[in-house]
Amino acid sequence: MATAAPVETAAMRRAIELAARGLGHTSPNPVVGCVVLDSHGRTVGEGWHQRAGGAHAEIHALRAAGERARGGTALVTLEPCNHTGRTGPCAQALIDAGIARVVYAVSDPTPTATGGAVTLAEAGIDVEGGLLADEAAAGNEAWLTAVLRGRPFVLWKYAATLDGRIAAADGTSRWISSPESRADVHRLRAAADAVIVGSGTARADDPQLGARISGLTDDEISQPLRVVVDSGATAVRPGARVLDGTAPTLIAVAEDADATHLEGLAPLVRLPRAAGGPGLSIPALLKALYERDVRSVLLEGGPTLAGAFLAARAVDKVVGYLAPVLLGAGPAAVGDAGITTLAQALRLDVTDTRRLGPDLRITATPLRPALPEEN
Ligand SMILES: NC(=O)C1=CN([C@@H]2O[C@H](COP(=O)(O)OP(=O)(O)OC[C@H]3O[C@@H](n4cnc5c(N)ncnc54)[C@H](OP(=O)(O)O)[C@@H]3O)[C@@H](O)[C@H]2O)C=CC1
Ligand SMILES: Nc1c(N[C@@H]2O[C@H](COP(=O)(O)O)[C@@H](O)[C@H]2O)[nH]c(=O)[nH]c1=O
Repeated sequence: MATAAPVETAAMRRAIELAARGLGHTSPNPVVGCVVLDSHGRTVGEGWHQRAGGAHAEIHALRAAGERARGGTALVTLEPCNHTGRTGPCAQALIDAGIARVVYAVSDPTPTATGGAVTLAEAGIDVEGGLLADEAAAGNEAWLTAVLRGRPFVLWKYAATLDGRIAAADGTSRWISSPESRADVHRLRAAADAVIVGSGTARADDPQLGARISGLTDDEISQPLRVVVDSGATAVRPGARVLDGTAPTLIAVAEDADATHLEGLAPLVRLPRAAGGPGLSIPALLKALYERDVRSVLLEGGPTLAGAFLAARAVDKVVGYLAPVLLGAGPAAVGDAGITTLAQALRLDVTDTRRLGPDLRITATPLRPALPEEN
């Protein structure tokens, strides 16, 4: 962006930081941050979209700025919205506040909200888009992917030994990764709208699946929806830790499953079985979650369910925690993903590597584009 002043670039970077505070709280909306500079380039207002249904980032920043916004510049991570949803249009609020210039990072791809830039320009405001667009888009990765694909963004996470195993031969798996890695996973849980495990994991581990972050109170942590994919309704029983009431829970069962023992214990969603394979239809599961406003999913395994998601091309990003541990026997990180020969291998692009305590965290994205959803 040739014309943005350094003070504007710095303010946009700050707006991206502010936007991230909304992660896990805003679905089905994006995360958005905004900084208002006065006519001398001084920061006079900051804001971020804190929760769905609440005020947008621009409104918070304009309120903080008050009269000092007049003649100033607003830096926004997403094109200001143009529509009246649960709140009024931000483009009009910026015009009413007397803002002279608006710089945004990423265009709004949703048909209902788009058009804010045009409205602002028609009101005589100097408008520019694209400043730090890649950084801002990365911060909104889940929401932008969900808009594009019409299903939630899926991040598959696993913790494996150096020889690629996620449990020992007897099924024990706690713990393979270090406390530092596990703390990192809890941050991923808090940023996700839903955490998913299969019935095998529910049976073997009786997981709790909530976000637990030391130093933060319960009010400060956004709890994900805990989802168990259990076609026969046999893995989750009264007393299971996912039913502890500390976070919402959803049990996905087959349309014909006998789930009478779960009635009154947890909400159920009935889904069609997978065509030609075990378990439930992955596209139907993702559609059901999308309809419940879930835009980002953390898939926590186990290997059988992860294989099914990969086969359905429904994994957008992979985070593997590799621990310096050897087991020699036990299940591999991923089960059958429908790949039978090397030419079909799912190759990934490593986007980040990081040491976490003794472990190595590898973040990667599949090179092959995800297929459109099918049933
Ligand atoms: N280290 C790590 O990161 C992790 C380790 N683990 C370990 O993994 C082991 C459990 O793995 P696993 O048995 O593979 O369990 P999964 O959690 O992958 O559950 C598999 C089951 O999910 C159900 N399912 C529902 N829909 C589908 C579908 N479309 N495709 C396939 N399965 C589906 C099936 O059961 P049904 O037909 O009954 O619905 C299937 O048997 C445990 O030892 C656990 O400790 C687990 C998670 C993470
Ligand atoms: N074993 C293993 C993991 N296992 C995952 O964590 C779940 C347990 O979650 P909770 O009961 O909430 O603590 C378990 O069911 C499985 O999905 N995760 C990791 O980061 N590292 C590990 O070594």
